[in-house]
Amino acid sequence: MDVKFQNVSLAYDNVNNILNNISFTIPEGQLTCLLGPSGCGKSTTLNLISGLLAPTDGQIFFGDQNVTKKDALARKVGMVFQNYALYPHMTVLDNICFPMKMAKVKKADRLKRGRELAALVHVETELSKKPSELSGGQQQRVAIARALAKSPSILLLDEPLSNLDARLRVEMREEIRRIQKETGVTTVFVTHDQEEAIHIADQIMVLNEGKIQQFTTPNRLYDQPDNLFVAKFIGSPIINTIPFANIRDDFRTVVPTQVFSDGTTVAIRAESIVPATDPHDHLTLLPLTGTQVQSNRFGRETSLSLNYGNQTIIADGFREQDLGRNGKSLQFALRPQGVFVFNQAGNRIWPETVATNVSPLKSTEVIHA
Ligand SMILES: Nc1ncnc2c1ncn2[C@@H]1O[C@H](COP(=O)(O)OP(=O)(O)OP(=O)(O)O)[C@@H](O)[C@H]1O
Repeated sequence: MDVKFQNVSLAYDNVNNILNNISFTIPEGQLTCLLGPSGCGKSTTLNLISGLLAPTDGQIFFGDQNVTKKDALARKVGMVFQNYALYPHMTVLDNICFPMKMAKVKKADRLKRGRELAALVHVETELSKKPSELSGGQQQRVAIARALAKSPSILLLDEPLSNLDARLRVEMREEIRRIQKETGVTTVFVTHDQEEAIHIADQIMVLNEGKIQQFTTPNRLYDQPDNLFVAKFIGSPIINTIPFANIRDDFRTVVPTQVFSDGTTVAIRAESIVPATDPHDHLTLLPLTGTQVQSNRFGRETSLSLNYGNQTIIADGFREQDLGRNGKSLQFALRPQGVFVFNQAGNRIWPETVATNVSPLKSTEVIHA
């Protein structure tokens, strides 16, 4: 079932809007991430979807049904939080079956379904254990199975991996992806971790200060950020930024006149900075010159700090043999992708703006395999 927000606002104190007139559609059967820094309104948005919060203004639809006035129970959403919230005195199987017991599903039926769900999340060998006997990852698997036990219309996950260590986080995000694909349940996943979002999502809604910055596929966010906030929030290492005034002349023959006069910031991805003698020979811009500040090699990779336009920028598209000497000038060039110019308001003005999508994406735009 898709989820539609129409001009939704939310003020906790009925005065100051945390979310201000936002509209979007979360497509059916896919995994959508709400991504943004702390306090941007991710949990508020999720709680509006679940029905734990009611909007101050606007309407919310599940499919064709207006659910704005319906509570969490009536909306039949499944929720998973970071702290698992399993019942400590119940076994794994009883935890998973609990929502079905509340719904008065016959015992034989709920035990059968409970075992199926345990197998789906790979805890079928732990059925008689108590939560305290499980690892964090296993507890989160049980929490997901329990959320799925009520056959939810929508599955909502609020930072479900933040209590897990780094390795388990990666393993569990793949597992959530698999479970979502196998069940096909429309899923909304809240995270502040851009890498997590990029790996797990069909599409990502980037929020900042209660406003949608961009809502599209992970690749499109990376390749065509609408604004400087998105360009800096998505990608690691963080995109290089240089005041356009410092390097405007280098771009004179490359950008249209309007961009030449309106541009205030250039942002360049580290991998888009390559040696002037790039063997692939697919450069767009004139050769540029900077000063090599420092270079580091980590196994097969190099990281190069360059001074260009009175700014230190990072390049990771160099091979060791292409490096120069620290303190000496170095010729380099830019790849066509990963170079953007933003105006005073922070909006991308070059390459040309492509209209972004806040409505359901065409299936061809969904890049997840
Ligand atoms: N119950 C509340 N009463 C008043 N203000 C609140 C309440 N809950 C959240 N806020 C405020 O609303 C804003 C958005 O909070 P929200 O929890 O949605 O952000 P978030 O993006 O989920 O942040 P985090 O990643 O830190 O959980 C914040 O400024 C927060 O202080």
